[in-house]
Parts: sequence; C-alpha cells; structure tokens
Amino acid sequence: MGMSLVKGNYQLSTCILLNSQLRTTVFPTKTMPIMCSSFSKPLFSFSSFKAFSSQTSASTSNPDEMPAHVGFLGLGIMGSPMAQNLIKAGCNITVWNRTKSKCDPLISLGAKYKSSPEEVAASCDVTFAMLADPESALDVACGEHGAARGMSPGKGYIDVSTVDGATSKLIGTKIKDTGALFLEAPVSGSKKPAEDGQLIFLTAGDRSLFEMVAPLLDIMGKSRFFLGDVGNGAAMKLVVNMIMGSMMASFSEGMLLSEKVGLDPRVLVEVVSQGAISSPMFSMKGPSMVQSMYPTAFPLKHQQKDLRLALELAESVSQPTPIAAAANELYKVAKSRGLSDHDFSAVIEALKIKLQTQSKE
Ligand SMILES: NC(=O)C1=CN([C@@H]2O[C@H](COP(=O)(O)OP(=O)(O)OC[C@H]3O[C@@H](n4cnc5c(N)ncnc54)[C@H](OP(=O)(O)O)[C@@H]3O)[C@@H](O)[C@H]2O)C=CC1
Ligand SMILES: O=CC(=O)O
Repeated sequence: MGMSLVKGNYQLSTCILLNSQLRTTVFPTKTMPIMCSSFSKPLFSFSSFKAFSSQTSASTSNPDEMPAHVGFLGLGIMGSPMAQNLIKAGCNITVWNRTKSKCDPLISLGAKYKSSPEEVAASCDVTFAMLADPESALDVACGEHGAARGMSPGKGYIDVSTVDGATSKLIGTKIKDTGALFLEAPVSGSKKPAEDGQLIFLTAGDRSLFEMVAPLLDIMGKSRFFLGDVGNGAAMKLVVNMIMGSMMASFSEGMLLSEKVGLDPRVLVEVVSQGAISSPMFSMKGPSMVQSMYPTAFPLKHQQKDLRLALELAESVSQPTPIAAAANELYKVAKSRGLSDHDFSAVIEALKIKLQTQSKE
C-alpha cells in the first residue's frame, strides 16, 4: 500500500515497508492530492527499516480548529519569518527571544511579548521553539525559566529546532512529565521557504498534537511528514542535512577546479543547472559564490553542527560516512577562519585557503 501525491511542481512518493515500528505519514498541505496509487510490493529490500508510510489518503487541516493562543520562542533567521506568517494568518501570537530587540518587529505586527519561555508557555495553548542548537533548545525548554515550567495538561510544545534525537527525547520527557504533549518538528527549507510558508516539517511524537497544530504547520509549510516516535524527525533532518552539507562541499570543489583549469565557473553553474545533478541550491547559491559573496540564509555554524550530529548518529549505528566526515572537516576549517555566521556556501573559502597553503609549501 502506498501513495504518490502531486502538488504544484513536485511529487511525493511514499511506500509501506515490512516490519514497522514507526509510521510515516506524508501530508502535502496546501492542495489536495490529485493522484493516488498503490504498490503491492515494498520499494526497498532492507528488512530492518523502521520507517513506513501508513497514509492512504491526504489530510487537510481545518483552520477553524486552530489553537487560540500560540507561543513562539526563538526569533532568528527562521523563527522570525515563521512567527510572522502565523501573525499574518490571523493567529494570536506571543513571542520571546533571548535578545529582546528581535521581538520588536513582531510586536509591531500585533504579537504579545512575555519575558521568559515559562511565561509564554503558561499563557499559550501551544508553543513553538526555533533555537540554534541542542544546548539552547534544552535550556529554553528545561532551564530555570524554561517552557516546561509553564506547561500543563492540555498544552503542547513543538520543537522545530534542528537537534539530535537524544536531546529531543530529553526535552520530550520533561514536557510530558508536566502532562503536556510534545512534538519534534525540525524543518527542511531555508530562509526563503520560511518567508514564503514553504517549509517541510519532519515531525514525530504525539500524534494528537500533530493533528492539533496541523493548521499552523500548513501556514508555515508546504508539507508535513509524521514519522512516529520522537527521534525519527531529528534523524530524518540530520540525514537530509548531511547530504546537503556534502553536496555543497563537492559543488565548491567543482567550482574551484573549473576555475583552475581555465573554465568560467558561471558556465559550470549553468551546465549543472541543466543536467541530472541540477539542484535549486546550486542554482541559487552558485552565482553569489562565483563573486565570493555569502549572504546568510543558513549559517555555516549550523551546517557544521548538523554534520557533527549526523556523524554521531552514523557512529551510533556503525554506518560508514566518509564523505560527510571529509565535508565536516572543511566546515570546521571555515569556522576557524571566522566564517561561522556567513552562509554555509562560504565553505568554498576553506578550499581556497587550503590551495593557498599548499602553493606556499
Ligand atoms: N537558517 C536556515 O536555513 C535553517 C535553520 N534550521 C535550524 O533552525 C534552527 C534556527 O536556525 P536559524 O534561525 O537560522 O538560527 P539563528 O542563529 O538565526 O537563530 C538562533 C536562535 O536561537 C537563539 N539562541 C541561541 N542560543 C541561545 C541560548 N543559549 N539561549 C536562548 N536562545 C538562544 C537565538 O537568540 P538570539 O537572537 O538572542 O541570538 C535565536 O533566536 C537551527 O537549529 C538551525 O540548524 C533549519 C532549517 C533551515
Ligand atoms: O537546514 C537547512 C535547510 O536548508 O533545510
């Protein structure tokens, strides 16, 4: 059993695999599916897969059943546009951010402000958190005036930060100890998809909370996957970003090599865009990389964090990931050269530095 859903110019295919512990459900959010089909056989032969699809028909959310009061913690590159889209859609939003000034543009759009995560959680039905890394996600959820202190039965906490599974499980346990519900929901998609309400949510945890916040996810995103137990959303996000980090490192090598052998890297970008390895990421970032410009959409420090966490995930199951490990080293070099807050495409600078070093030897 499975389904294929077509929405706009992309197609999602899901399948059911044998021996499931986990149920994967894919919901394209902004239109109804226009095609469904079934598979009689599993698409993969691996017998130990945990991820399955149990979805046979698409779910559309009901905006009339949105939680009345919504909290948003963490207003960085991603959190600000996500919260802004909720406000524009008419939601009643309360915000908090460590650096208070980042709340001001949202307050001027109508958001309320509370001075701690605890107060936000106490005053809202559901609270979203979009924090930098495992440490900040844990602190904001479970620290002294953390969100968990404001949680109680009937409420929900949705962590959309990119963290490792262990951190997500710890946060989930602390939230659920209060009687509230927990959903991990990291997002795929960067600054522009966040602004355009085109994120992809990779959720896992309490299914009833997933359903309760579906109308909110549908405002901020174009699709939502329900992946079963807490940890699976984090794992999916880390695998995706491991691939992305390696792709960008490889693209950087290609661009520099093309230049070194006398080709125009702008032409390389054009050639790549027309072939089988074409990617929106290469087409969007390539032209500015040629000019050594890296306007930040996805900070390089976060990409390196994701590679580190993905490598730890791979280590935990003894999966060799030599390409990601090599890419991670490059991002570390870039960080050590002060490029942490540049876009992750600035990883190309680490290769330029290497070449300069080599030519001196
Ligand atoms: N940018 C992107 O393209 C994408 C990012 N992500 C992930 O989303 C998350 C947020 O990313 P992004 O918005 O780009 O990151 P930013 O660095 O722009 O924002 C990070 C947020 O975390 C807060 N924060 C950091 N440290 C602490 C702390 N110790 N205590 C409390 N708050 C803290 C920051 O507060 P303050 O303003 O005070 O610094 C800010 O609100 C990350 O996990 C990232 O990996 C996922 C998909 C895409
Ligand atoms: O995490 C980054 C993204 O673009 O997705």
